[in-house]
Amino acid sequence: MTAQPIVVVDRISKTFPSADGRGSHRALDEVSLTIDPGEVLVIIGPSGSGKSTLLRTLNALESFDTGTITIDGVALADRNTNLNHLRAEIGMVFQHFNLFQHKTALENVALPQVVVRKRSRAGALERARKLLDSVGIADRANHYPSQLSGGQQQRVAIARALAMDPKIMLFDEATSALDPEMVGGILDLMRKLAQGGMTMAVVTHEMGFAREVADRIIFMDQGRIVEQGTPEAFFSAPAHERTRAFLDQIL
Ligand SMILES: Nc1ncnc2c1ncn2[C@@H]1O[C@H](COP(=O)(O)OP(=O)(O)OP(=O)(O)O)[C@@H](O)[C@H]1O
Repeated sequence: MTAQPIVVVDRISKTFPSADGRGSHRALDEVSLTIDPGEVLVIIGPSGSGKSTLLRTLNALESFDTGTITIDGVALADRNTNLNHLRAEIGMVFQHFNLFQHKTALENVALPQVVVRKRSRAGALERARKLLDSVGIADRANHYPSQLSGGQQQRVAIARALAMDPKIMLFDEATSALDPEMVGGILDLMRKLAQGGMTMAVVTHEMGFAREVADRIIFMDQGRIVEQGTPEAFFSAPAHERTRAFLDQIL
């Protein structure tokens, strides 16, 4: 028996008003995809192609106009009554960390567990300590975000998302804002999560990571999925001219 996909996106479209307010811009144009349990999906494409918008629709940070998204068998439209719960199930890691500045690393990881998952404070703190250890910053538990490097802050953000026991982790350019020497460590952490069986959707410009870690690569352009395939097929024999042009530019 094949497992049910965790995510089913069926022909979603999303239009934003254009900057001058006169027209509109179609950020997502009839996008469909599925993500299976344990699968690592890497989404690549030029700037403005709709990658972030697609990721953000998955945990309802962005609405969409038409189509449906089903997470673990339940349509997003039927889940909207409990957005906090949805966002706990779908962990998201952003380019700019989004930590609570006035809370320590430990509190950043513990508090959402208390508020959203209704865990005891003692239980949440214990789990937070373990997670900070597993992402390699146990010794920074009592530091505030402003006292941490970008790479350390991103580790806290990843631990915070993992603390909610998510069904899937979304990474939106998680290494783009980091100093170059921090990038490898975060990619290693993401690789470790993937190897541990975490279901992941990753928007990244790191082609080495895409090649090594992805089960499947999706290439987007102008709000559409232009092509998708295994990393081997995608990098060695891209089928579409637009994919070839993109890869020529960046590789
Ligand atoms: N809140 C918004 N309001 C208006 N337009 C938006 C908004 N968010 C995204 N867009 C537009 O939708 C399109 C897709 O944007 P999106 O951020 O999803 O692209 P992207 O592929 O993630 O790009 P990048 O790699 O540069 O982050 C772009 O043209 C963008 O300007």
